[in-house]
Amino acid sequence: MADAKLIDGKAFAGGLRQRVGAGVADLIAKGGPKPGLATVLVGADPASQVYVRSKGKLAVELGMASFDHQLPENTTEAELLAVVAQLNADPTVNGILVQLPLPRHIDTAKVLIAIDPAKDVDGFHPVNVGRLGSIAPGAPLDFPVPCTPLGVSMLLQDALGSLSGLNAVIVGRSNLVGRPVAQLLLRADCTVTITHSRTRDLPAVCRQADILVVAIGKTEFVKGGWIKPGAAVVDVGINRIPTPEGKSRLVGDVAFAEAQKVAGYVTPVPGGVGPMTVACLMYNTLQATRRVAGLPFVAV
Ligand SMILES: Nc1nc(=O)c2c([nH]1)NC[C@@H]1CN(c3ccc(C(=O)N[C@@H](CCC(=O)O)C(=O)O)cc3)C=[N+]21
Repeated sequence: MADAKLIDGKAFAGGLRQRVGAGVADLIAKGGPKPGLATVLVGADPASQVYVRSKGKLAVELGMASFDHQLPENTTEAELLAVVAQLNADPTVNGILVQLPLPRHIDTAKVLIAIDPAKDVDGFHPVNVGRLGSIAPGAPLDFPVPCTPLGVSMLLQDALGSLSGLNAVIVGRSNLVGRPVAQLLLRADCTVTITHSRTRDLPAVCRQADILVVAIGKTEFVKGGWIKPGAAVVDVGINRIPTPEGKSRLVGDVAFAEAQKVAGYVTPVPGGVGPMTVACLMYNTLQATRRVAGLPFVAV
Protein backbone atom coordinates (compact mmCIF):
# COMPACT_ATOMS: atom_id res chain seq x y z
CA MET A 1 0.00 0.00 0.00
CA ALA A 2 1.17 3.51 -0.78
CA ASP A 3 2.29 5.68 2.11
CA ALA A 4 -0.31 7.74 3.93
CA LYS A 5 -1.08 11.25 2.75
CA LEU A 6 0.30 13.88 5.12
CA ILE A 7 -2.30 16.17 6.63
CA ASP A 8 -0.42 19.47 6.56
CA GLY A 9 -1.70 21.30 9.64
CA LYS A 10 0.86 24.03 9.25
CA ALA A 11 -0.37 24.88 5.75
CA PHE A 12 -4.06 24.70 6.71
CA ALA A 13 -3.38 26.86 9.78
CA GLY A 14 -1.63 29.38 7.53
CA GLY A 15 -4.76 29.68 5.41
CA LEU A 16 -7.01 29.95 8.47
CA ARG A 17 -4.79 32.67 9.94
CA GLN A 18 -5.07 34.58 6.70
CA ARG A 19 -8.87 34.30 6.69
CA VAL A 20 -9.00 35.44 10.32
CA GLY A 21 -6.74 38.39 9.48
CA ALA A 22 -9.07 39.33 6.63
CA GLY A 23 -12.04 39.00 9.01
CA VAL A 24 -10.37 41.35 11.49
CA ALA A 25 -9.66 43.92 8.77
CA ASP A 26 -13.25 43.67 7.53
CA LEU A 27 -14.67 44.10 11.04
CA ILE A 28 -12.56 47.20 11.71
CA ALA A 29 -13.30 48.63 8.23
CA LYS A 30 -17.02 48.41 9.03
CA GLY A 31 -16.49 50.43 12.21
CA GLY A 32 -16.43 47.42 14.51
CA PRO A 33 -14.15 46.99 17.52
CA LYS A 34 -10.52 45.90 17.25
CA PRO A 35 -10.40 42.37 18.68
CA GLY A 36 -8.34 42.13 21.87
CA LEU A 37 -6.79 38.94 23.26
CA ALA A 38 -5.51 38.75 26.84
CA THR A 39 -3.24 35.91 27.90
CA VAL A 40 -2.47 35.13 31.52
CA LEU A 41 0.52 33.01 32.48
CA VAL A 42 1.22 32.07 36.09
CA GLY A 43 4.81 30.97 36.71
CA ALA A 44 7.89 30.95 34.52
CA ASP A 45 7.77 27.59 32.70
CA PRO A 46 9.95 28.28 29.61
CA ALA A 47 7.79 26.23 27.19
CA SER A 48 4.63 28.02 28.38
CA GLN A 49 6.35 31.38 27.99
CA VAL A 50 7.21 30.54 24.40
CA TYR A 51 3.60 29.51 23.60
CA VAL A 52 2.07 32.57 25.25
CA ARG A 53 4.49 34.88 23.48
CA SER A 54 3.76 33.32 20.08
CA LYS A 55 0.00 33.73 20.69
CA GLY A 56 0.46 37.44 21.44
CA LYS A 57 2.70 37.93 18.43
CA LEU A 58 0.26 36.24 16.05
CA ALA A 59 -2.67 38.27 17.44
CA VAL A 60 -0.83 41.49 16.59
CA GLU A 61 0.10 40.15 13.13
CA LEU A 62 -3.60 39.58 12.45
CA GLY A 63 -4.52 43.13 13.47
CA MET A 64 -5.68 42.40 17.01
CA ALA A 65 -4.60 43.94 20.30
CA SER A 66 -2.66 41.68 22.64
CA PHE A 67 -2.45 42.01 26.42
CA ASP A 68 0.03 39.73 28.16
CA HIS A 69 -0.12 39.19 31.90
CA GLN A 70 2.82 37.36 33.44
CA LEU A 71 2.27 36.58 37.11
CA PRO A 72 4.79 35.02 39.49
CA GLU A 73 4.57 31.34 40.45
CA ASN A 74 3.51 32.28 44.00
CA THR A 75 0.46 34.25 42.83
CA THR A 76 -2.52 33.40 45.05
CA GLU A 77 -5.83 32.14 43.71
CA ALA A 78 -7.48 35.37 44.90
CA GLU A 79 -4.92 37.47 43.02
CA LEU A 80 -5.47 35.49 39.83
CA LEU A 81 -9.25 35.79 40.21
CA ALA A 82 -8.81 39.56 40.59
CA VAL A 83 -6.89 39.69 37.28
CA VAL A 84 -9.64 37.67 35.59
CA ALA A 85 -12.31 40.01 37.00
CA GLN A 86 -10.41 43.01 35.69
CA LEU A 87 -10.16 41.44 32.20
CA ASN A 88 -13.87 40.51 32.29
CA ALA A 89 -14.69 44.17 32.96
CA ASP A 90 -12.33 45.58 30.29
CA PRO A 91 -14.26 46.32 27.08
CA THR A 92 -11.05 46.29 24.98
CA VAL A 93 -10.52 42.63 25.93
CA ASN A 94 -12.66 40.21 23.87
CA GLY A 95 -10.79 37.00 24.58
CA ILE A 96 -9.17 35.69 27.77
CA LEU A 97 -6.79 32.73 27.84
CA VAL A 98 -5.42 31.51 31.16
CA GLN A 99 -2.53 29.24 30.28
CA LEU A 100 -2.82 25.73 31.72
CA PRO A 101 -1.65 23.93 33.75
CA LEU A 102 -1.88 26.32 36.70
CA PRO A 103 0.32 25.88 39.79
CA ARG A 104 -1.03 23.23 42.18
CA HIS A 105 -2.08 25.73 44.86
CA ILE A 106 -4.66 27.22 42.47
CA ASP A 107 -8.03 25.54 41.82
CA THR A 108 -8.25 25.45 38.01
CA ALA A 109 -12.03 24.87 37.91
CA LYS A 110 -12.59 27.95 40.09
CA VAL A 111 -10.54 30.10 37.71
CA LEU A 112 -12.16 28.78 34.53
CA ILE A 113 -15.69 29.36 35.87
CA ALA A 114 -14.72 32.96 36.73
CA ILE A 115 -13.98 33.84 33.08
CA ASP A 116 -16.85 35.60 31.28
CA PRO A 117 -18.23 32.82 28.99
CA ALA A 118 -18.43 35.36 26.14
CA LYS A 119 -14.66 35.95 26.44
CA ASP A 120 -13.76 32.29 27.03
CA VAL A 121 -11.73 31.76 23.83
CA ASP A 122 -10.45 28.40 25.14
CA GLY A 123 -14.02 27.10 25.44
CA PHE A 124 -13.28 25.68 28.90
CA HIS A 125 -16.01 27.51 30.87
CA PRO A 126 -18.76 25.09 32.02
CA VAL A 127 -21.38 27.07 30.08
CA ASN A 128 -19.46 26.55 26.83
CA VAL A 129 -18.64 22.93 27.73
CA GLY A 130 -22.39 22.44 28.21
CA ARG A 131 -23.23 24.09 24.91
CA LEU A 132 -20.88 21.73 23.07
CA GLY A 133 -22.16 18.76 25.09
CA SER A 134 -25.77 19.42 24.09
CA ILE A 135 -25.27 20.56 20.48
CA ALA A 136 -27.59 19.14 17.81
CA PRO A 137 -26.05 17.29 14.84
CA GLY A 138 -24.69 19.82 12.36
CA ALA A 139 -25.83 22.85 14.40
CA PRO A 140 -23.60 25.95 14.06
CA LEU A 141 -20.62 26.31 16.37
CA ASP A 142 -21.64 29.85 17.31
CA PHE A 143 -19.99 29.79 20.75
CA PRO A 144 -16.36 29.29 21.85
CA VAL A 145 -15.13 25.74 21.17
CA PRO A 146 -11.81 24.40 22.55
CA CYS A 147 -9.04 25.29 20.09
CA THR A 148 -7.22 21.98 19.68
CA PRO A 149 -10.43 19.94 19.15
CA LEU A 150 -11.74 22.56 16.71
CA GLY A 151 -8.46 22.32 14.79
CA VAL A 152 -8.67 18.51 14.74
CA SER A 153 -12.20 18.57 13.31
CA MET A 154 -11.28 21.19 10.69
CA LEU A 155 -8.34 19.07 9.48
CA LEU A 156 -10.48 15.94 9.27
CA GLN A 157 -13.26 17.69 7.39
CA ASP A 158 -10.71 19.17 4.99
CA ALA A 159 -9.03 15.80 4.35
CA LEU A 160 -12.11 13.55 4.21
CA GLY A 161 -15.06 15.77 3.34
CA SER A 162 -18.16 14.34 5.01
CA LEU A 163 -17.43 12.39 8.20
CA SER A 164 -20.96 11.00 8.35
CA GLY A 165 -21.18 7.40 9.52
CA LEU A 166 -17.43 6.96 10.02
CA ASN A 167 -16.15 5.11 13.08
CA ALA A 168 -14.12 7.54 15.18
CA VAL A 169 -12.01 6.23 18.04
CA ILE A 170 -10.47 8.72 20.44
CA VAL A 171 -7.60 7.66 22.64
CA GLY A 172 -7.70 9.85 25.76
CA ARG A 173 -10.62 11.30 27.77
CA SER A 174 -9.26 14.67 28.89
CA ASN A 175 -11.50 17.71 29.25
CA LEU A 176 -9.03 19.65 27.09
CA VAL A 177 -8.93 17.34 24.07
CA GLY A 178 -10.53 13.86 24.14
CA ARG A 179 -14.02 14.76 25.33
CA PRO A 180 -14.50 17.89 23.20
CA VAL A 181 -13.12 16.07 20.12
CA ALA A 182 -15.75 13.38 20.75
CA GLN A 183 -18.51 16.01 20.88
CA LEU A 184 -17.36 17.62 17.62
CA LEU A 185 -17.16 14.30 15.78
CA LEU A 186 -20.58 13.28 17.11
CA ARG A 187 -21.93 16.58 15.78
CA ALA A 188 -20.37 15.60 12.42
CA ASP A 189 -22.34 12.29 12.52
CA CYS A 190 -19.45 9.96 13.36
CA THR A 191 -19.96 6.88 15.52
CA VAL A 192 -17.73 7.83 18.43
CA THR A 193 -15.81 5.67 20.90
CA ILE A 194 -13.77 7.28 23.68
CA THR A 195 -11.02 5.02 25.02
CA HIS A 196 -8.74 5.44 28.02
CA SER A 197 -6.28 3.66 30.31
CA ARG A 198 -8.88 1.08 31.42
CA THR A 199 -10.10 0.17 27.93
CA ARG A 200 -9.86 -3.56 27.24
CA ASP A 201 -7.83 -4.60 24.18
CA LEU A 202 -7.17 -1.05 23.05
CA PRO A 203 -5.31 -2.14 19.87
CA ALA A 204 -8.41 -4.07 18.72
CA VAL A 205 -10.68 -1.09 19.40
CA CYS A 206 -8.32 1.21 17.52
CA ARG A 207 -8.29 -1.17 14.53
CA GLN A 208 -12.04 -0.48 14.08
CA ALA A 209 -11.38 3.23 13.56
CA ASP A 210 -11.83 5.03 10.26
CA ILE A 211 -10.72 8.09 12.23
CA LEU A 212 -8.21 7.65 15.06
CA VAL A 213 -7.51 10.68 17.27
CA VAL A 214 -4.75 10.18 19.81
CA ALA A 215 -4.31 12.52 22.79
CA ILE A 216 -2.78 10.80 25.78
CA GLY A 217 0.66 12.37 26.13
CA LYS A 218 2.68 9.15 25.74
CA THR A 219 5.51 9.09 23.23
CA GLU A 220 4.77 6.86 20.20
CA PHE A 221 2.13 4.92 22.17
CA VAL A 222 -0.02 3.92 19.18
CA LYS A 223 1.71 1.41 16.89
CA GLY A 224 1.24 0.75 13.19
CA GLY A 225 -0.48 -2.56 13.93
CA TRP A 226 -3.27 -0.71 15.79
CA ILE A 227 -4.30 1.18 12.67
CA LYS A 228 -6.94 0.08 10.16
CA PRO A 229 -5.48 0.27 6.63
CA GLY A 230 -6.52 3.55 5.03
CA ALA A 231 -7.64 5.22 8.30
CA ALA A 232 -7.15 8.91 9.08
CA VAL A 233 -4.85 9.27 12.08
CA VAL A 234 -4.67 12.56 13.99
CA ASP A 235 -1.82 12.81 16.48
CA VAL A 236 -2.47 15.43 19.18
CA GLY A 237 0.57 14.45 21.27
CA ILE A 238 3.49 16.83 21.72
CA ASN A 239 6.30 15.12 23.60
CA ARG A 240 9.74 16.69 23.88
CA ILE A 241 12.39 13.96 23.92
CA PRO A 242 16.18 14.24 24.15
CA THR A 243 18.31 13.45 21.07
CA PRO A 244 21.67 11.66 21.14
CA GLU A 245 23.31 15.03 20.34
CA GLY A 246 22.03 16.46 23.64
CA LYS A 247 19.28 18.54 22.05
CA SER A 248 15.54 17.80 22.01
CA ARG A 249 12.92 17.09 19.40
CA LEU A 250 9.13 16.84 19.31
CA VAL A 251 7.39 13.52 18.79
CA GLY A 252 3.74 12.60 18.92
CA ASP A 253 1.67 9.91 20.62
CA VAL A 254 1.72 7.82 17.42
CA ALA A 255 4.67 5.85 16.03
CA PHE A 256 4.75 8.02 12.93
CA ALA A 257 6.92 5.94 10.56
CA GLU A 258 4.81 2.82 11.26
CA ALA A 259 1.55 4.74 10.92
CA GLN A 260 2.61 6.17 7.58
CA LYS A 261 2.84 2.66 6.12
CA VAL A 262 -0.73 1.69 7.13
CA ALA A 263 -2.87 4.80 7.41
CA GLY A 264 -4.57 6.67 4.57
CA TYR A 265 -3.92 10.04 6.19
CA VAL A 266 -1.70 11.06 9.10
CA THR A 267 -0.81 14.32 10.84
CA PRO A 268 2.88 14.99 11.53
CA VAL A 269 4.35 16.29 14.81
CA PRO A 270 5.39 19.06 14.65
CA GLY A 271 3.42 20.73 11.85
CA GLY A 272 0.09 18.94 12.41
CA VAL A 273 -2.39 19.81 15.13
CA GLY A 274 -0.16 22.27 17.05
CA PRO A 275 -0.31 25.14 14.54
CA MET A 276 -4.09 24.64 14.28
CA THR A 277 -4.50 25.22 18.02
CA VAL A 278 -3.05 28.71 17.81
CA ALA A 279 -4.91 29.58 14.58
CA CYS A 280 -8.21 28.46 16.16
CA LEU A 281 -7.50 30.68 19.16
CA MET A 282 -7.34 33.65 16.77
CA TYR A 283 -10.53 32.41 15.09
CA ASN A 284 -12.30 32.22 18.48
CA THR A 285 -11.12 35.71 19.39
CA LEU A 286 -12.47 37.16 16.13
CA GLN A 287 -15.80 35.37 16.60
CA ALA A 288 -16.08 36.52 20.23
CA THR A 289 -15.52 40.11 19.09
CA ARG A 290 -18.11 39.81 16.30
CA ARG A 291 -20.65 38.51 18.83
CA VAL A 292 -20.19 41.41 21.29
CA ALA A 293 -20.56 43.75 18.30
CA GLY A 294 -23.91 42.07 17.57
CA LEU A 295 -22.81 40.74 14.17
CA PRO A 296 -24.21 37.48 12.77
CA PHE A 297 -22.17 34.28 12.99
CA VAL A 298 -20.28 33.41 9.82
CA ALA A 299 -17.79 30.55 9.77
CA VAL A 300 -14.41 31.81 8.53
N1 LIG B 1 -5.39 27.60 28.27
C1 LIG B 1 -4.61 26.91 27.44
N2 LIG B 1 -4.96 26.79 26.14
C2 LIG B 1 -4.15 26.10 25.28
O1 LIG B 1 -4.49 25.98 24.08
C3 LIG B 1 -2.93 25.54 25.78
C4 LIG B 1 -2.63 25.70 27.12
N3 LIG B 1 -3.48 26.38 27.93
N4 LIG B 1 -1.50 25.18 27.65
C5 LIG B 1 -0.52 24.51 26.82
C6 LIG B 1 -1.15 23.86 25.61
C7 LIG B 1 -0.19 23.51 24.52
N5 LIG B 1 -0.61 24.30 23.37
C8 LIG B 1 0.06 24.30 22.15
C9 LIG B 1 -0.17 25.23 21.18
C10 LIG B 1 0.55 25.25 20.00
C11 LIG B 1 1.51 24.32 19.74
C12 LIG B 1 2.31 24.37 18.48
O2 LIG B 1 2.20 25.30 17.70
N6 LIG B 1 3.17 23.37 18.22
C13 LIG B 1 4.04 23.32 17.05
C14 LIG B 1 5.50 23.19 17.45
C15 LIG B 1 5.98 24.25 18.36
C16 LIG B 1 7.39 23.95 18.86
O3 LIG B 1 8.28 23.76 18.01
O4 LIG B 1 7.58 23.91 20.09
C17 LIG B 1 3.71 22.10 16.20
O5 LIG B 1 3.16 21.14 16.74
O6 LIG B 1 4.02 22.13 15.03
C18 LIG B 1 1.73 23.36 20.70
C19 LIG B 1 1.01 23.35 21.88
C20 LIG B 1 -1.66 25.07 23.71
N7 LIG B 1 -2.05 24.83 24.97
